[in-house]
Amino acid sequence: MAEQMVIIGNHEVQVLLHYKDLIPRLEVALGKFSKRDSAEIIQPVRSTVPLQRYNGFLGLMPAYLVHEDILCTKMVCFYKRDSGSTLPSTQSTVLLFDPEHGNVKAVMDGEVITAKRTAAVSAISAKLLMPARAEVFTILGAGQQALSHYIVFTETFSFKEVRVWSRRRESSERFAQAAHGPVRVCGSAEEAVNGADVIVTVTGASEPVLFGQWVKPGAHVAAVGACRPDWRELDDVLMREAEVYVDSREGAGAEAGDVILSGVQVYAELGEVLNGTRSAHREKTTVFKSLGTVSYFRHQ
Ligand SMILES: NC(=O)C1=CN([C@@H]2O[C@H](COP(=O)(O)OP(=O)(O)OC[C@H]3O[C@@H](n4cnc5c(N)ncnc54)[C@H](O)[C@@H]3O)[C@@H](O)[C@H]2O)C=CC1
Ligand SMILES: O=C([O-])C1=[NH+]CCC1
Repeated sequence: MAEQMVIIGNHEVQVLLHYKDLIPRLEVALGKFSKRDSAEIIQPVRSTVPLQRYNGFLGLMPAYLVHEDILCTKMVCFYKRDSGSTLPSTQSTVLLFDPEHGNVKAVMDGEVITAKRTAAVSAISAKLLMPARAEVFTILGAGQQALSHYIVFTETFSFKEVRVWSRRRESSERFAQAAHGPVRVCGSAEEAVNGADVIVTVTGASEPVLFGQWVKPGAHVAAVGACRPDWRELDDVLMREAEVYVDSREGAGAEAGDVILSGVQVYAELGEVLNGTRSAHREKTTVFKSLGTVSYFRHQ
């Protein structure tokens, strides 16, 4: 008989999901994904349904981890919101199936999963690619991803200075108050990134907010927003100067405006670096273009 379906709400996910478990499990999942071995993991490129009337998209992200026998899908709606909008820009739900019977075993709120998973993968990119003595950490954008990135980056690394910039100063100030540590609120993106060693872009922008001429040579950029083929967060100068890493080559070719429109070649997937089939070059300026693959694991 099929098990009873459980519903796992936001608070419960928050209590259960910890970066200390998430980071190593995501490293394993990214490595498996990059092997492209369908005996291990089946994870097609996200399909998207445009919601033109609402300036948004529904993304469907299924995955089957064969050995672990985990069958899941995330469904995520994401929107381009006007400045001042109070509506959420991302909402998601994760379904866990019984792979043998096909019934849904669990419905999980995806808000915290998305916030923590995305930030944890960016932290993995920084572990692999940021300069050896990284002192200044900058966040462009001051929403939900900004906060999860702040938490995992300051827990994982020791920076001397953390800076934030957002298009509305009051959002940056709210962010700085919510952060558990000193944050310098900057008046412009250029001021925020000047001399920064690690930069995270977590904005809802569809035009570049980060320009290569501002970026210190050797810095690492984790670019998390701009997940549509015609959206940008980074300009061509930065994309062409940097060595470019992605979570999924196929995903980047289909969805990453920063990669597609700049015409650059992707150097490696993070999973290829983790598997040792590509070297990481932390001495170079590096960009990790994140789109969000699903990476599932069984909670112990
Ligand atoms: N790569 C991935 O796996 C994921 C990517 N995302 C993307 O990350 C981005 C941030 O997500 P959230 O923090 O949840 O959104 P949010 O709405 O909570 O925060 C977005 C921030 O970007 C700023 N912003 C919006 N438009 C801007 C513009 N044109 N120029 C400069 N700043 C602008 C907002 O003022 C706000 O500070 C979104 O683009 C979202 O689609 C979200 C989840 C996963
Ligand atoms: O993986 C994810 O949840 C998303 N990627 C782009 C917007 C939301």
